Amino acid sequence: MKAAITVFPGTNRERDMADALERASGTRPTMVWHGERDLSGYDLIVVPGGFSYGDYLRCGAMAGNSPILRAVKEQADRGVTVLGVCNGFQILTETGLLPGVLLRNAGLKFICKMTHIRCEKSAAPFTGKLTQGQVSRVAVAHNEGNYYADDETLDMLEGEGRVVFRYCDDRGNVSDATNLNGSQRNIAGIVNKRGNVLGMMPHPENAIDPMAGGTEGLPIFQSLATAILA
Ligand SMILES: NC(=O)CC[C@H](N)C(=O)O
Repeated sequence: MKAAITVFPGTNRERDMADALERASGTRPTMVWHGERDLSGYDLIVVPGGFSYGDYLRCGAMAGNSPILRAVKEQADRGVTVLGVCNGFQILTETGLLPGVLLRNAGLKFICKMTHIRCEKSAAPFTGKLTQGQVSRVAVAHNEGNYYADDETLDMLEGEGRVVFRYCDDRGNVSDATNLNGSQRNIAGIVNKRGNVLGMMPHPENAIDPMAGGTEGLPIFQSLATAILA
């Protein structure tokens, strides 16, 4: 699996992401600096979390217009697998690769805590190793994680099976009480129409080690390794 991880000034999860991918696939990904214009030759591109360009203007807004994102878009359009986590999800919505936006958390506070997400769809390349309804314990750490899209878009996402993760409790129940940031319909992760671009707010890369955060994030990386190495 040849994976690239994009790095902007202010990115802070790129090493965690590299560890997660290496643990699942056995291969160390390549870090690619934000001025790069060519991402050909990779079969997975990951846009990790952090505070790209200091979150100026709006989270992900500047990164969404950076040279490397044009290259990400080009590869996504060719069918290359793209994963965006947290700030990466924000960036992918800013480029238009994914619909909707991430607004400030409903409580207007930065949220850093463990939470649970339910897998709504078991499908390659991202969730092939998860079962539908499987609950994973993962961390969130964001200020703008409140997923918003208009009703028509939300209905389309639901109808096309593109809502991949929802915030839930430890038994998989989804309710207002488990909606930690105000996201429409408890949405924590979605895919594009073609199914090769996924954005999610929680951090599976920080749940890959029993000594730190558990291992319930690992199946996502194992899914990618299996789908892409196969
Ligand atoms: N951990 C992250 O990627 C945070 C994303 C963004 N800076 C926010 O606070 O919402």
